[in-house]
Amino acid sequence: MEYDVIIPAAGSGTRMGAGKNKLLLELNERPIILHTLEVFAGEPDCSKMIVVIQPKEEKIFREMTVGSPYEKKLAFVYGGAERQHSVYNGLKAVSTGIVLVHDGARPFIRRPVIKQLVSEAVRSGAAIAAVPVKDTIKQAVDHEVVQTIDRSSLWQVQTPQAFRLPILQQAHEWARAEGYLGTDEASLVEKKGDISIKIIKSDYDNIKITTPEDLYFARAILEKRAQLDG
Ligand SMILES: Nc1ccn([C@@H]2O[C@H](COP(=O)(O)OP(=O)(O)OP(=O)(O)O)[C@@H](O)[C@H]2O)c(=O)n1
Ligand SMILES: C[C@](O)(CO)[C@H](O)COP(=O)(O)O
Repeated sequence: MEYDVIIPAAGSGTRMGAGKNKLLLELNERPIILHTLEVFAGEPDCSKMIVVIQPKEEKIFREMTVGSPYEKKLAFVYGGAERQHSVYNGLKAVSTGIVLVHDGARPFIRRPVIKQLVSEAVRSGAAIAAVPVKDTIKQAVDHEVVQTIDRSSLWQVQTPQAFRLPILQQAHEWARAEGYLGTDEASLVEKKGDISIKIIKSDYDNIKITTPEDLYFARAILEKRAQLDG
């Protein structure tokens, strides 16, 4: 089943502390964002990669991708103040019945997980990548423990998140009308309350590169995968 993928890439990388968009930082001598694009570029069912960027970075993003084998698969749209606004803007460029949203900051997503998400979204309407929580999770207020959350039903949610297009469009329009801000697409769909969202078990190394130590993890993941790919 054909799908478009929205790739939010318009953040500022504040937590990375690099003084620039972290997706422009290099991993094995190539900007992080190119690693992410190359995953979907190789997916025959992915018809368009809608890369959401900051207007001031349009030149650098176009220069990075011009002449690439997947240049014709790319569309650039401008982002907004929050990740949710960026995704909303990306939605306007979607022209397929299934849409995926995948953080540009997650370059290690594997194709079998993408395929399972798309199949589930076709079947039931909504599916998200996640991994079971490994640590004990506690709620605290002012650094004082309030309670321990039973982790047997807890998942650490990632992207891609896959939806039938009308489901995501309606959820974003609802959130816009309500002024609701969520940290992922599924939280908006959940609020609408009328759709069951399935979890597809993903990989622990589908990390979101967010803080400086994630760059060490990222290099180790690349090294391990190079070994596995022989
Ligand atoms: N207004 C925004 C904010 C984030 N993103 C994108 O959403 C993804 C996940 O966001 P996050 O990891 O938080 O990236 P940043 O917002 O850049 O990081 P920070 O919160 O540390 O500034 C990233 O690929 C980021 O580029 C976006 O497109 N538009
Ligand atoms: C969408 C997400 O990657 C799921 O874990 C996460 O919520 C993004 O959070 P961020 O603070 O915008 O990076």
